[in-house]
Amino acid sequence: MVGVHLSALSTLNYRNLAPGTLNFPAGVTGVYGENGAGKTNLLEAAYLALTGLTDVTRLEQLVQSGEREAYVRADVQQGGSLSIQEVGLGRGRRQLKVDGVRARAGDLPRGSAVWIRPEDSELVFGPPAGRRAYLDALLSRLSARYGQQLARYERTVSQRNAALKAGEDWAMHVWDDALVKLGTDIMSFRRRALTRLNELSCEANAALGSRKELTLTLTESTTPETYAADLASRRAEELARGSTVTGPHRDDLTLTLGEFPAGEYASRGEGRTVALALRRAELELLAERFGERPVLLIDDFTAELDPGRRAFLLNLAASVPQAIVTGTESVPGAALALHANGGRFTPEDHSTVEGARTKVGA
Ligand SMILES: Nc1ncnc2c1ncn2[C@@H]1O[C@H](COP(=O)(O)OP(=O)(O)OP(=O)(O)O)[C@@H](O)[C@H]1O
Repeated sequence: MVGVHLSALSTLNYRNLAPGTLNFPAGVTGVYGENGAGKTNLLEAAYLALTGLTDVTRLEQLVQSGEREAYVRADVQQGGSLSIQEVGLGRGRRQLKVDGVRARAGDLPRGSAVWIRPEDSELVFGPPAGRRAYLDALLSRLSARYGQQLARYERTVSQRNAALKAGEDWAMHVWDDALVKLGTDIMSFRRRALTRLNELSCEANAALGSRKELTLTLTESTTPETYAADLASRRAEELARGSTVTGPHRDDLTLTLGEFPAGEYASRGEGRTVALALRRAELELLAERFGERPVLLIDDFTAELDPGRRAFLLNLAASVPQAIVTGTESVPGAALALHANGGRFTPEDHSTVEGARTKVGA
């Protein structure tokens, strides 16, 4: 299968990264350097420029301290053509452009990158909100309609919460109608998508050497069939609490390993394996949906102390058309090795890729 190709990444005033452009070859680019060298920042910038997405809520954190604005640009080959994706960042502001034309996040190609990070273990051991965010982010990328319905649903929940806080019992039937329609759509979509996500995660977990079977299920606070009745039956409680307690915004993606919930019973290593399985499933689902393999970004493969999981990560990187892998030691089998130091990235072997770094705009 062909893949998305990030041919160049340019940054200006992005966190601690020195301004400039890095050119990336096909295959694996290994980025190694000490802690704090800017390796994660590089992957974060690449993910943002490729997808328009970031999970940082205060965008000014992404802007180099002392500066007011930052900029990232990806030159991306996808679907047989080259496009230039630009992101401008300021205080609370993110402006996207594709080929020079203003765009919204939904206009960017949705299957262009997958990012695997050490903190993915939180998907297993953290609260339900993290797993919901994983599922919602993935489904929004698989279906633009899902993303739109989810945004409408979330707006409706917060408006309904305001009405509940104001004790507007008389207005509830209007909010309930809207909530049931949108929430039912979301639950149905999640149920449909879960079948394939479960298969792929289970396969990946086994490929990682786990002897316990991984099963993904939805723990729902209501069902499409009973949503309206459940809202009505909890009306008094919701008015007292001033918040909506029933609906897909309260659901959990339950991860069961063997017989037990992974979050409560899995060892740290088993949980890490489950998190990797979820990311590998994300990669496969996006590739199936868009017919191209995403660019794979792997942050700190050296954080993986287990040799099996380390090998799995490196094999995964080698199996996709393009991957960027960071670590505190050099990455075996890389087509290009970059040494990270103080936000600068220097090709280890200058003959590998000519001019891997040039000045922005040069
Ligand atoms: N907005 C910002 N302005 C300037 N520097 C920043 C900004 N945000 C983060 N940094 C700095 O960027 C540095 C590099 O962080 P990064 O997480 O990329 O390092 P790393 O190479 O991935 O390290 P590790 O191996 O420990 O994960 C940190 O020292 C941090 O203080």
